[in-house]
Amino acid sequence: MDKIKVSAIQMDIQFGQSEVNRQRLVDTMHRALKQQQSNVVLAPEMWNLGYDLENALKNGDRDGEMVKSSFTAIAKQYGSYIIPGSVANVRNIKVFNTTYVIDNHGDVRGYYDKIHLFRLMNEEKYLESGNKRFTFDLYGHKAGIVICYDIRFPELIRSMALDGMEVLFVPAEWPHPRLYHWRSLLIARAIENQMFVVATNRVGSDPNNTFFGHSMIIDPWGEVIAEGTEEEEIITAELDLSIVPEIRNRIPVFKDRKEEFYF
Ligand SMILES: NC(=O)CCC(=O)C(=O)O
Repeated sequence: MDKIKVSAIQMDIQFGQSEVNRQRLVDTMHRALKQQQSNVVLAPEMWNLGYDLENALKNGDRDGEMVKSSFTAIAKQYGSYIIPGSVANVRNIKVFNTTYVIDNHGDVRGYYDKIHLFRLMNEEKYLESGNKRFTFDLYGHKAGIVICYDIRFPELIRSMALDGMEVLFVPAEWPHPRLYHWRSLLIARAIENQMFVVATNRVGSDPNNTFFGHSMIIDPWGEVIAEGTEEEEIITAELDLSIVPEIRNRIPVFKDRKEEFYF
């Protein structure tokens, strides 16, 4: 399937209130899927607790049980993929920042643990970093996930593009004053890898930061085809995946790489 309609949910998150946030995301997910009839819906980073990391071991999801029990039936009901953002997720007494992928039959396709932990928001004090990249099949196309700060590491995303990735999904909690970084990095990742980028960022504030939204859907030329404001909203666009090989042929960046000079 070459034409894939994607939606990104840009929502506020209540600090440490997992059940309140879960209920709001479930309601918003139904609304997004009913109104937009999207083939894929993406939610933001760490939506269960926000950055209440001190309590993440006590209050985090348990090996994705809450995420799976909340969203697999919804994915099946609407026949759509759900990438239900990321959550603070406890596995073997360690807390990870984990995103799951649920396919259009309601089956869990796998998960990604955030690799690069963001010191400015104390992630390295409370979280374990992931140790593997994650890509998955999306209606016959290769898609992948990285989380927030990971977009500052072009090597990670390039290696996924070299594996054939055509669409990158990015759940985030990215605060002021770094809107210029957010927009520039996402657009650069799309242009340099000649792929679609779908990124969602939360809005609202927590005790330490104010988050600006500006969720973005970007095409492989780097054109922003949908962008959020600083309010809660759902942004939607149709991705025409047939343009990815066309663009990669027109400017053959992948063929022209000179790997021997890079590391
Ligand atoms: N949650 C995050 O990873 C935030 C990353 C961020 O704000 C940045 O500037 O990088």
